[in-house]
Amino acid sequence: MMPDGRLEMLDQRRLPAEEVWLPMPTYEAVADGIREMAIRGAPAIGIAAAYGVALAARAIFEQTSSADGLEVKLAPIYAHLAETRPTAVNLFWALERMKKCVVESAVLSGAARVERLFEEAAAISKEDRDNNERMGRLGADLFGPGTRIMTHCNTGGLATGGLGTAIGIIRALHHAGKLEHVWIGETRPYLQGARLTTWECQQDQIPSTLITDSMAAHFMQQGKVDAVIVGADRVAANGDVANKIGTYGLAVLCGYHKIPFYVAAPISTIDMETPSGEAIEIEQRSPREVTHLNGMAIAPEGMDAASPAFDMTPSSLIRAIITEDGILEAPYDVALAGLLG
Ligand SMILES: CSC[C@H]1O[C@H](OP(=O)(O)O)[C@H](O)[C@@H]1O
Repeated sequence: MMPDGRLEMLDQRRLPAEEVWLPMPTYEAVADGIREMAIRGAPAIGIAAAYGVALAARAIFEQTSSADGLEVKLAPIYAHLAETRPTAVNLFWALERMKKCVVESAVLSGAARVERLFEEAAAISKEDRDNNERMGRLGADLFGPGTRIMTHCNTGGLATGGLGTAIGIIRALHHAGKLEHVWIGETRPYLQGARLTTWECQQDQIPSTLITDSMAAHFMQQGKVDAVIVGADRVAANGDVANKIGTYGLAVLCGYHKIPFYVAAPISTIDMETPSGEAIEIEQRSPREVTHLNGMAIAPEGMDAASPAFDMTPSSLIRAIITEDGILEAPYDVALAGLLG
C-alpha cells in the first residue's frame, strides 16, 4: 500500500530480471494478480485478498456515496477472490477475517468504515511480519553453528508480509552466524527457487547454491544437508501438509537419509476444518507452465503435461512444524489442538 492509498504489487513473474510494480486499482486486478501468480505465496495471497476487499469497499463508497450494506454488496467480491486459487488456506482465512471486520464496522459510516477495512488489511500484513520474526527466532534455536539447510520454492518476503517462513528461519540462522550454506531447489515449473529465493538470498548475502530439483538426493547422499525446511500452503488438523509440488519427494528423501524435515507455517496456514491431507484440494495449473519456459516450447507441440501446483506430505514424515507460537511435534492432532486451544 503506497502512502497515497494506491495499492501496487511487485510482479513476481518478472523477477529476477526486472522489478516491475503492478498497479492494483481494483479487486479484479488483485484477483487476476493472484490467479496469474504475479503475487504468490500463501500469506502474501491472503494479504492481497484482504486489500482487494478494502479496494472494493472504497469503490462502492465512491460510486454510491455510501458505505451502508457492505455486508451484502461485498458478497460477490469475496466469491471472486476465493475462486482464484484453492489450496492456500490463507486466502480463505483472510477473506473470513475481512468479512468479520465488515460486519463489525457497521457501526461506522462512509469513509470511516472504508478506512477501517484498509486498517484491517494492514493489520493482517503487520501481524504476518511480526509472526515471521517470532518463527525465525524459534526455528533458528533448533540448529547449531555450521548448519546446512536445503529449502524448496520461495517462502521469503515475496511470499509473506515480512522476512518469510522457512526463509525467515534461514535469515535468522544467517544473522546468528549459525548458517553455513543453503541449497536452493529451483522448483520447477514456476521456478520460485531459481528466480525468487536466489534473488532474496543474494540481497541478504546468504551463502547459497542453486540446484535443480533432481540434484536434491545427490547432495543429501554426499552428506551436505543437515536439515530441510519448507513452507506450507495448508496444514490439516492431523499435521499433513500441502506445499509446493516436490515437497513430498524431499520429505521421502529425508526419511531415507535420516535428515530432519521441518515445515515452517504461521497459524494462519493451519486449517483445523480439514481433517487430513487427503481432503486438501491440490490446484491443477495449465500444462503450458510445464511445456513452456518464458514462452518458449520445451516440449513438442500438443504434448500433454501434468501441472499439480502442490503435493501432500503426510505428518509421519515431518520432524516438527515450526509456528510463531511454538514448535509442534507428533502427535500433531494433539499438538495442533493444543496450540489453537
Ligand atoms: C510462505 S509461502 C508458502 C507456500 O506458497 C508457495 O506456493 P505458490 O508459490 O504456488 O504460491 C509455496 O508452496 C510456499 O511454500
